Amino acid sequence: MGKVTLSPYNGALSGELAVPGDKSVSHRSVILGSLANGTTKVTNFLDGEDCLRTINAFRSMGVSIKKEGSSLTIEGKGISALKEPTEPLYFGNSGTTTRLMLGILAGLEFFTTVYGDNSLSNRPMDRVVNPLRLMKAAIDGRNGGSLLPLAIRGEKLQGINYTLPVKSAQVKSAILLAGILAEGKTTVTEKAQTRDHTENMLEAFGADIRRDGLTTTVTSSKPLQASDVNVPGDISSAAFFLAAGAIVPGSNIRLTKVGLNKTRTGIIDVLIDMGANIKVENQQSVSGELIGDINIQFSNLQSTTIEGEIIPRLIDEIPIIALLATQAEGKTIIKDAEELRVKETDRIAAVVDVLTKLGANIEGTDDGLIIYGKTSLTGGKISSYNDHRIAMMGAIASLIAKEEVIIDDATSISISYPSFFDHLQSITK
Ligand SMILES: O=C(O)C1=C[C@@H](OP(=O)(O)O)[C@@H](O)[C@H](O)C1
Ligand SMILES: C=C(OP(=O)(O)O)C(=O)O
Repeated sequence: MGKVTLSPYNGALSGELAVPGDKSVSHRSVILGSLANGTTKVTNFLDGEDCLRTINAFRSMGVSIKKEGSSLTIEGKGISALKEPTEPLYFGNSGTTTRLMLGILAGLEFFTTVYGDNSLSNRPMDRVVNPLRLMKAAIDGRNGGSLLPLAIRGEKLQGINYTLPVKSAQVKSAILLAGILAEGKTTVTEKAQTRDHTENMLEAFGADIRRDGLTTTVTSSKPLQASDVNVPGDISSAAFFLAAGAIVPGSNIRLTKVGLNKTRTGIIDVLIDMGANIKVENQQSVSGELIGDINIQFSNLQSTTIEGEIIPRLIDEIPIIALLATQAEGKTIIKDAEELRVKETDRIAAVVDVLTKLGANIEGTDDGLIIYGKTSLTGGKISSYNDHRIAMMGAIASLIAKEEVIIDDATSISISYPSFFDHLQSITK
């Protein structure tokens, strides 16, 4: 896709969109389908680059995964049928693939090496490697095993009892997945609730899993059984159009079949708190996950403070929330979001740079952002930092900018939302 030039837009946004499948659920459907016995059919799978990395990893270990558009048929033959890959596994830009796969590879009794792109090679892996080593995993790599590339000599793992030092669903999931390959019980306790798709799907696939508040325990006693997965629409993708609807005058947009798992709906709570005209309708449960339709209209927004336990429920939405805050009256404060510093890029620095270039009044702090609204946006040349969520935030900002917005490279959008520009076009006049 490369460089994108977006002209100023003067109309309202209207229409209905079904955003693509949830990235987190899509990854997990491939992982559990590949570890299970039997045929798993997945529908509304996210055809984004990150999820394709997870498919390729299991294909390299001998699993038959047929993909037709957004439908998958996974022929699982159980954990013992997985074969040693003959080549290093490439995880591209995908933190979720890397961290969840490390949990599994550590417990499969063969040798693997894994690597990623420049961004992924700078993201911390010790947060997963350390607990896995406590489970007796043999992992080595750059910087003592805290950075990719990593080499994994799979071993029979031992269960552990572990309290997560970081608020991370990827770390939690890596340990739980290792736990279903380990001897004895594995218990993970988190300090704040992070997304629980792994737990939901392990239940659906018949694993021995018990949940008690923020503590989850698994054992290897029950082999996984195939279970079909209908992937909900990704609320993290919907967030860009929720924001667009709220800030572009006259807009009225409906987003259908969006995942509403309460560990992910922080963006809805924030929009309500900022005074947005937002309605959630037609809620129903699909494959163990709540979904529904969301209607959003242009709104007069007020500033807010976002901190504490809500942060993991909206961590990926903070760049687009920062844009929303530029259009809200007053000072918006975002705290406790230090995890943003270790995403695809340092998202605190990237958001400050991009929105400042577009004329916003915004400061970065160690663990968040302070945004002074309401400011009108000018336009200008911005960098996407090769980060899909920064690129999409820039594109949505162009809808309210007075001049052209030029994004240096929007290729990364295909990580999580390949049809983003088509969808954007479909709701403009
Ligand atoms: O488990 C997952 O699918 C994810 C967890 C989050 O990362 P952390 O676990 O690093 O917070 C999130 O930012 C990422 O986009 C997807
Ligand atoms: C942080 C993200 O993904 P990952 O960690 O899987 O690279 C994201 O999609 O915003």
